[in-house]
Amino acid sequence: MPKEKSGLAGWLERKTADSLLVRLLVESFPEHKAHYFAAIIAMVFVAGTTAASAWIMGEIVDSMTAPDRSRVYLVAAGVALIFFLKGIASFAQAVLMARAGNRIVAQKQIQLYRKLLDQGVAFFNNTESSDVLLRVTQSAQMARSVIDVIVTGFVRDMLTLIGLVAVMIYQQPLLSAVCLVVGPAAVFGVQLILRKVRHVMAQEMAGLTEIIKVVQETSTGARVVKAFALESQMAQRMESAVRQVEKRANKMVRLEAATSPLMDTITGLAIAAIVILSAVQVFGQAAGTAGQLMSFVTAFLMAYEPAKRLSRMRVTIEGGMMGVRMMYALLDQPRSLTEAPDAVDLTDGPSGLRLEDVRFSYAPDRPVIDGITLDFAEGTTTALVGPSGGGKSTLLNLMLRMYDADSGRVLVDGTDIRQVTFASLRRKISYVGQDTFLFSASVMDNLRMVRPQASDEEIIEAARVAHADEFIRSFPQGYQTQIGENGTFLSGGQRQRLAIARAVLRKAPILLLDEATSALDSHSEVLVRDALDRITQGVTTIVVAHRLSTVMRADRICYIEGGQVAEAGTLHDLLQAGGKFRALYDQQFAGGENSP
Ligand SMILES: Nc1ncnc2c1ncn2[C@@H]1O[C@H](COP(=O)(O)OP(=O)(O)OP(=O)(O)O)[C@@H](O)[C@H]1O
Repeated sequence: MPKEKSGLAGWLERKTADSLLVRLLVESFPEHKAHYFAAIIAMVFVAGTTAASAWIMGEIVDSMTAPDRSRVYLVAAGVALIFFLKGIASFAQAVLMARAGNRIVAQKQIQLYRKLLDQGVAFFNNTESSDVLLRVTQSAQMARSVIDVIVTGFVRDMLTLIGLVAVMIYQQPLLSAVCLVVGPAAVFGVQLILRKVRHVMAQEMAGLTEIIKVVQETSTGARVVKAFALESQMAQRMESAVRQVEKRANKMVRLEAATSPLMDTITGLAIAAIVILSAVQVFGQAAGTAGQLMSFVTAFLMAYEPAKRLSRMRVTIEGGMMGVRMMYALLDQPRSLTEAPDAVDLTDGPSGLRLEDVRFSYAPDRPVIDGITLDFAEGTTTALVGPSGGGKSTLLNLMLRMYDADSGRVLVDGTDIRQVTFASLRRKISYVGQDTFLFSASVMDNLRMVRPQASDEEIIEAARVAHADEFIRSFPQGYQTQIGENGTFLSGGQRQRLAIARAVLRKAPILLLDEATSALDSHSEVLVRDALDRITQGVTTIVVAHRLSTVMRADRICYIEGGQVAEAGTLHDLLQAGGKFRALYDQQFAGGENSP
């Protein structure tokens, strides 16, 4: 187990945690001050009535022996009133705190999700989805629990303790002094335990992430798991992750609960001492009434719970701070792709595209695009071909501004795409990828997502153009058929035609197409081919081509290798030249229509 960092590193870590805590409170309180203010008033009542209930114990005992009966009635009424008020105050406090807390969780989750949407694809490439899931769902809850502990600790428990100690001092000043020894001893013991909690908590979170990851992979990779009989391997991974979490959770409970025997023993010893001392006092020197002693002992016993909670407060906060750290790590994540403050809107209408000495690498010192200059004239179709890993899909990503080029420019209608608004860029360019992502929604809604204002008729027309209408209508619920997670019941060709229907709806003047490498059956192939022909009419099309038919229809072919344009020209030119394209053509395309 990693040890608590000592020296400067440890100091810095603690300082960071403290400043995050301050930030959490500063961000949360002002906005919810009405709820918290009311909750704090309720807590003052809880504290006051708790102290009063300890004090009235003395009155009860003394009134029993008093000759005046009316005092008994008065005390009885007092008891009833105190407990009634305490009940009401506790209820109000719980409800108000929960409301403020729930609101904070909701707001933080929305903020976290927005932050996620702000991230470019580079962020998602480098972050595990299970980690993201945990951050959005759990960390806000943990932050809320930290606030709860602080507010209830500092207000309710602290005031209750002060009230009870006041009752103790009022009833038995001498005995109260004895109890002052107990406090510091307990706090010291708890501090020792605190050191370990943070690390155990971090490990527990790591274990939870692993559990989510295994479950997620089992679900999304179900076919691979079954096809390769990976069940026992997955079960083993899950078992080890679950065991880890179980072990950490047990350790956490052990650490937290370790404060109880410590405090119980100290309390027991203190009570024993009080009993002895008070026996001497009450019966020997008659320093106070039996009622006073009763009230004192009651206040002392009642003080135990809030004192215990207060001394464990830092331990509990330490546990929750793990979530606060995770939450702010995501919230403070800089946007990986930002819109320029003076970004302009691209004007609607036909468009051309130009790459100007573009260089790009995913990782430092490993260039993937190595100085490409290409013009894509308005309304023409360009096929990008070349060996796997040459950088073709990366070029499309740069045109879509999924990443920014390290140097050079991507221009749409002569404007650098870093200087235009994302909205207008997305309106200009539509993309049909190899992998069509479908949301858990109806077919109609999946299509409408790309143009929310489209009417049902327009959507159906787009599906017709994409040759998707026929198969959609063959489903029992037609366009209202719910597509499960990522549309697993659809065939590859059907998914592609839905993607094409989306592109039809977008009506963008530039179309980027990453042709599927997997071969479709010949009927699907014809339908997809025909649908593509329809949407590329008059549109500037750039297609990563894997089929001979696509290459043949292109106005120009660019052979991309090692991040550079090795050859470019018409099919006729390149075949004549007898270079790399010719070799690829002979090897891959000439053998058959579908072979990539
Ligand atoms: N997200 C990424 N992070 C890091 N490296 C990447 C990423 N995506 C692609 N690469 C690398 O960049 C290089 C170019 O990949 P790219 O997908 O652009 O090639 P491609 O020509 O489209 O290949 P294919 O025809 O097989 O799809 C490859 O070496 C690949 O490993």
